[in-house]
Amino acid sequence: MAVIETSAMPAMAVHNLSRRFGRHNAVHEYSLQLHRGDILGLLGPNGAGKSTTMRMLTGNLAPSSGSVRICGVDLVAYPLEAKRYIGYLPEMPPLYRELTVDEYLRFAARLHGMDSAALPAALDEVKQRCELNAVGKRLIGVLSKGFQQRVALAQAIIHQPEVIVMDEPTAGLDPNQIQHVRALIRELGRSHAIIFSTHALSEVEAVCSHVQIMHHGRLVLDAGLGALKQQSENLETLFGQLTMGDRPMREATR
Ligand SMILES: Nc1ncnc2c1ncn2[C@@H]1O[C@H](COP(=O)(O)OP(=O)(O)OP(=O)(O)O)[C@@H](O)[C@H]1O
Repeated sequence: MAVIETSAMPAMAVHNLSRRFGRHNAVHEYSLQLHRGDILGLLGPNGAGKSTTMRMLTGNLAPSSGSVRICGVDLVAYPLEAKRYIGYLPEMPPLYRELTVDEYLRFAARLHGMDSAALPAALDEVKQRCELNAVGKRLIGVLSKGFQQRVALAQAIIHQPEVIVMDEPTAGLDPNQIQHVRALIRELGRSHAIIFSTHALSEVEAVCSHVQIMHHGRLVLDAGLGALKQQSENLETLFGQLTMGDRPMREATR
């Protein structure tokens, strides 16, 4: 299917995405427009629906209703084509502990449909970016949690996707590793569209251009960080106000 890209076309366009589990509305009418250069932080209390949303955005969970278009391609109708534009770091990355880092990243590149001729250069670049050069020949199973997270991130970006989706990319890392992953997200954000979930409000303030807060499966805030700053809004205060009890969505300030 041919897709004509224009600079105005969002890298990811999501319309009224919903997912029910039985009678439970895990995500209700979630919408989003993400452009290259946007870094969106998705916040919400435990069980708010963040992981469910990310799994739908990446084609890993079928929505009950609504649509996701990646670079203009409908994710439900053309999953293989749409997924080529996506890099996904799930909450529990599927790392193969018995493979070396190089073997695993080659495998991931092939899964993403990468041409084998392009693979050596892509492998070098991603190892450089994720600071994995020293561990290419080591088994993933013997690496520290921080290195394993870098490998998981590397598999998500090796094919240079337009859109990068990360579920709690800094969870469980030490402060130095957190700084490294945040710097990497900032750098990737210059040339990609990024959405990631986190529980760290300071992370959103440090890294993101936009923020969404989800509560009971619904968006209660969708705003630009710049607009919030201009209005002297404090993210921690807002989060507390918007995620206690049932509140209507706040006026968008994007
Ligand atoms: N496969 C499933 N079957 C039934 N319910 C599910 C399933 N997956 C998620 N849920 C429910 O959907 C809701 C949203 O869960 P989700 O994992 O998306 O939240 P979250 O915001 O990512 O939480 P956390 O911050 O704790 O990771 C929860 O009530 C959860 O129990």
